[in-house]
Amino acid sequence: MHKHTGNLFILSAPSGAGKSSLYKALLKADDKVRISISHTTRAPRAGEEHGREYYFIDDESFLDMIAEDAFFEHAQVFDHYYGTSKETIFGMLEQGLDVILEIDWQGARQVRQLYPEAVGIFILPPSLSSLEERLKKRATDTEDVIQRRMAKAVNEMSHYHEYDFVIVNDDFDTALAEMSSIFMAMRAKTPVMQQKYGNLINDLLSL
Ligand SMILES: Nc1ncnc2c1ncn2[C@@H]1O[C@H](COP(=O)(O)OP(=O)(O)OP(=O)(O)O)[C@@H](O)[C@H]1O
Ligand SMILES: Nc1nc2c(ncn2[C@@H]2O[C@H](COP(=O)(O)O)[C@@H](O)[C@H]2O)c(=O)[nH]1
Repeated sequence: MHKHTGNLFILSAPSGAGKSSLYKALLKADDKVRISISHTTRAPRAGEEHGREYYFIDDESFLDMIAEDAFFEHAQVFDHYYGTSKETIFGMLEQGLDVILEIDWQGARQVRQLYPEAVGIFILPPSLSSLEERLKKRATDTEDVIQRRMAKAVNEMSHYHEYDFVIVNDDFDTALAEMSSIFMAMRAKTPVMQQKYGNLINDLLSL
């Protein structure tokens, strides 16, 4: 058991299911939650900023970081490298913040090995056609990229059962409420409360 009061959450979904929209809404509503900013070798989309959505780096720098053992987990997704640096997450967990890793199923497996207390949440779309429609409406990727992401969607979704919780993102507000309630519930787990309220519990039991 790691001596952290923050919880580590893994959020996975096929591209376009809505995981970024959900975590962004949760971050606005809950000041105890932070997102881990990954490193990637893919090009920024319109509106994305270095250090906000991702740290955008080239292949050589990514390979240097692997050689330096700088990653907590990393994987190749859609022909690009993506990874979570160790530095990014542990400071926040130690401050008692909940940290979200928005990563694919390969990264999720690595995190579970290294950090078994991590809580996995898988987001499913209501249908394959709405997934494709969302990718098209988002208008951030070419038709070719969208088709490659759709082709990988079923493989990503086939790992849903490796996660602790599943949310179907049909109505956005309902999905957000479900996600928020999972965060709340994990904060009230007995080992977490024992760490956080150890003194109070000792006082209450001291008569
Ligand atoms: N419940 C919903 N109903 C309709 N549209 C939605 C819903 N949730 C998200 N969207 C829209 O679907 C599109 C894809 O969402 P988003 O970018 O959050 O997906 P993602 O899973 O993070 O994808 P990626 O892995 O490619 O970054 C966005 O345009 C978003 O506004
Ligand atoms: N294993 C990891 N997967 C990651 C990480 N950051 C993002 N991702 C996953 O990549 C795809 C595509 O993301 P996109 O931003 O290009 O649409 C998606 O499934 C993400 O979850 C990471 O650090 N490690």
